[in-house]
Amino acid sequence: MAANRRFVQEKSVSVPTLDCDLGNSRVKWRFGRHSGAGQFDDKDCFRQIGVARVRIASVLSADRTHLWARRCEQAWPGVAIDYPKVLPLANGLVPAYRQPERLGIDRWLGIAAAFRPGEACCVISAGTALTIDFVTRTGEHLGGYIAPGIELGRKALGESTDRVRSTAKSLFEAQLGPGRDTQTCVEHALRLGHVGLIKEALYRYESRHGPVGIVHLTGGNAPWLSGLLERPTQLHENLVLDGLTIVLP
Ligand SMILES: Nc1ncnc2c1ncn2[C@@H]1O[C@H](COP(=O)(O)OP(=O)(O)O)[C@@H](O)[C@H]1O
Ligand SMILES: CC(C)(COP(=O)(O)O)[C@@H](O)C(=O)NCCC(=O)O
Repeated sequence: MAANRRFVQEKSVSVPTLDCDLGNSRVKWRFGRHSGAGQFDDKDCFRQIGVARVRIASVLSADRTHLWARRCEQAWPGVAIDYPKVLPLANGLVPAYRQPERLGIDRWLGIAAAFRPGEACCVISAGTALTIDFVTRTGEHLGGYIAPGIELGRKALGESTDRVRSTAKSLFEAQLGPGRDTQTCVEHALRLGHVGLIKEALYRYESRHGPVGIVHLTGGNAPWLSGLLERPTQLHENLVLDGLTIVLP
């Protein structure tokens, strides 16, 4: 066991490792001081030099995930590729799902990165989907919520109605008050939907289980959300990539 731990530590220090987060809208990656985000077909990350190991967190189909792995093998022949799994962790963290393999790996890695034993936490990822997860102070994952993200809400309204259209253009100027044209009605509602859902989920959790320490936020829509929740939040550039280093040292 001790020898095994020593090996893991040596591996994490010495092997130049590329971390990849394959999300439904974007691929995010980090390699030492270099990092990036782009579409699935962006080539940027494959221009890195000296990659010996790749850790892949993917919520994409098996086919697209394997395609990504093949691109890695072509870019860095002989590279070791590791995939994280949803399994209980040594610090007491236990997944809520009866079938843990069905829990999104991005959610699990976010929780793994955010959880500190002794402090209940809420982990929110505001990306393609909005996910909200709760973990008790002892590490019991109580499960969470999956809702359509901003872009999905906008798209669904656009596709399923004849007259409601909105574009991403004004998202970052959008407020929470009642809109005065179609665009602001849609954009404000989408934002308010996120804020209201999160606040209600926190209220329900805290009425039953006591206070949550910090609310951890990540994902493309996290920056504007952090200012609207009226409670302490911690904004993380990418909790999924952070979680990879914990689950797959
Ligand atoms: N610069 C940006 N590029 C793409 N999406 C962005 C950007 N800024 C904010 N977003 C929003 O973030 C979402 C994608 O967030 P992200 O965390 O990358 O999602 P995922 O992990 O699901 O791929 C988009 O749906 C969009 O609403
Ligand atoms: C809920 C998600 C679609 C979120 O993906 P994302 O918005 O980060 O691209 C992803 O975590 C997923 O595919 N989960 C599997 C289902 C589940 O977690 O129950």
